[in-house]
Amino acid sequence: MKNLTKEILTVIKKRPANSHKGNYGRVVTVGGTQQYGGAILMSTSAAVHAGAGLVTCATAPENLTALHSLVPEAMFVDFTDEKTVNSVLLGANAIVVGPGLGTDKTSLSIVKNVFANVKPEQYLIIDGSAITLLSQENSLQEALPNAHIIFTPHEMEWQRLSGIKIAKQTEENNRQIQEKLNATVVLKKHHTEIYAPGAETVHLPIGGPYMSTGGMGDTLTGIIAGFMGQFANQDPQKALAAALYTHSAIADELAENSYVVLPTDIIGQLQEFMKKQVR
Ligand SMILES: NC(=O)C1=CN([C@@H]2O[C@H](COP(=O)(O)OP(=O)(O)OC[C@H]3O[C@@H](n4cnc5c(N)ncnc54)[C@H](O)[C@@H]3O)[C@@H](O)[C@H]2O)[C@@H](O)CC1
Ligand SMILES: Nc1ncnc2c1ncn2[C@@H]1O[C@H](COP(=O)(O)OP(=O)(O)O)[C@@H](O)[C@H]1O
Ligand SMILES: [Mg+2]
Repeated sequence: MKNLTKEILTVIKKRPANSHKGNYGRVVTVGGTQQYGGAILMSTSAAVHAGAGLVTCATAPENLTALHSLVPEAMFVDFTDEKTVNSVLLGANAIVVGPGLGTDKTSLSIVKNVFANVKPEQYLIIDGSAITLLSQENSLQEALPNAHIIFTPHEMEWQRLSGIKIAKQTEENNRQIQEKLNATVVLKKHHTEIYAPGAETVHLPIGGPYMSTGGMGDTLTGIIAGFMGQFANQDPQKALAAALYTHSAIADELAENSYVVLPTDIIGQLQEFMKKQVR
């Protein structure tokens, strides 16, 4: 297993002067019931702060006011309005589905609709409730689209999706299921692992228990989407690894002076941290 090092941050590049928002990725984030609105707000805000050019959040209408007061840079669509959701999915480079989406009938039909509309060249980050739904629903497993799929389960979500009990989640066992899924798997835990098709397994040696607050993974999905939208054209696997490294490296820096590091603290440091890499 290969250790990620800070060298990966060279993926973050100085921006060419002659460029515009259309050059930095169109991200769509799908999730957030009324109960779990915060999850998709953090994902959306993280994508904006990580530099995504255009970000649209498809969520429950109850979250609209909170979304616009937190991050007015983001656009909004009602996640049950399939026609409008499909029109924004059409132009996306990276799509996040699942943070705070819930697992009821509405959530299931939202994921089905996303799966039916994703295109092969798009990055689809499947997280949280969407992973749980996929684990439960055969019809959803059959509908997995042809796209660049990145699953971001924590160990319990991976147990549900892969059938491998947490204690048995070895590199060999995880690799077998990842190959069956024919997708990238980011197995989140203390020292997260990345399983990508045809690549050596990568291990994230940074991050720590000061990151164990709800919303930390939701935030990661937005950073990944922002990085895929901007940097995947150099090398998608490196762009993904750089997103993971950035998330935990910011946490480590903040943890020097903080007992816990909140997901929103990480979002607040993204711009400065990324600037430091291109000086
Ligand atoms: N502010 C919000 O709106 C939040 C919404 N959330 C959303 O809530 C939904 C349910 O997700 P949850 O993850 O809370 O619930 P899950 O039921 O999927 O999993 C959580 C349980 O898994 C166990 N677990 C074992 N290994 C773990 C590991 N390495 N990392 C994390 N948990 C591990 C924990 O004991 C925990 O009780 C998702 O859609 C998620 O996005 C959560 O992210 C929490 C914050
Ligand atoms: N002890 C820890 N050491 C390193 N990273 C951690 C630790 N606890 C949590 N994290 C990181 O925080 C994130 C948690 O993701 P997740 O459980 O999906 O959160 P949520 O769904 O609440 O947003 C992952 O990136 C995980 O690696
Ligand atoms: Mg999560």
